[in-house]
Amino acid sequence: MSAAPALRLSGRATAGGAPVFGPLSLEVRAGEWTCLLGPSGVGKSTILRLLSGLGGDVAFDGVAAADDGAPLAGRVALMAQSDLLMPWLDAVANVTLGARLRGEAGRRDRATGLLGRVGLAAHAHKRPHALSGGQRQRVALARTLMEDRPVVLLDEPFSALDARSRALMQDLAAGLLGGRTVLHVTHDAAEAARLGQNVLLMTRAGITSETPPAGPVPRPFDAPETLAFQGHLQRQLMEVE
Ligand SMILES: Nc1ncnc2c1ncn2[C@@H]1O[C@H](COP(=O)(O)OP(=O)(O)OP(=O)(O)O)[C@@H](O)[C@H]1O
Repeated sequence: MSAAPALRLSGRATAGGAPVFGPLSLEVRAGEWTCLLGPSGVGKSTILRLLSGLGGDVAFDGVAAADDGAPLAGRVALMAQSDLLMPWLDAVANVTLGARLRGEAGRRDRATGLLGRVGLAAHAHKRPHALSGGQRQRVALARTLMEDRPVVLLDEPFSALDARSRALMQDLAAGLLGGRTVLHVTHDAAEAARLGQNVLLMTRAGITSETPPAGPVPRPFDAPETLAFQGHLQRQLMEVE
């Protein structure tokens, strides 16, 4: 994996002539986990799409780039809210799909190893319908790791999970993605309070940076400082329209 760059996005986006977000400006620190927290509809997913080069029919007037001057293309992995697994492929084949589409051979051993790291060694040959929601998210995480990109964009990847599975997935992802530049979109103050080395609060008024407690992530979900920060973030969310 190449060095993890910082990311910068500034500008405004519109779709069909209507504003999606901005003007705003945000910076994502190199090699750290940044949560982008905000209510529904403020444009968080659009920011991820622009950074991953999938802007589609959104018109963007601004800059979305890595700060090292090299193109972002080929350096970004996106993990979406829905696991997007192919139902006719088993877990290993889902994890190797990107590599196979790029014509890279011989990646099964690495995929099997990654499935082991996410706790699915015994499930490598099951298709998605035979896996639980949490297990499917683990396959999606293994697929994201298989891409081995220095920049990882997470779009509410754990929101469909029950509270226990979500906490376990948060721990797993934080451990496995450490050292990469991670931008994690969430609308869950508790999730941002656990995971964010940096927390950016996005509202229609723009983006503000919130200072998390010192110390490593993931933070214990029941530590007083985690709960106090969660409460602070939730208060900010309650005060926006
Ligand atoms: N291609 C598009 N065409 C039209 N409208 C769009 C397009 N992309 C985004 N929008 C609109 O822009 C707004 C922001 O969308 P976006 O999905 O980025 O928000 P979000 O903050 O991620 O919301 P959520 O948390 O609900 O996913 C929404 O009102 C959405 O309908």
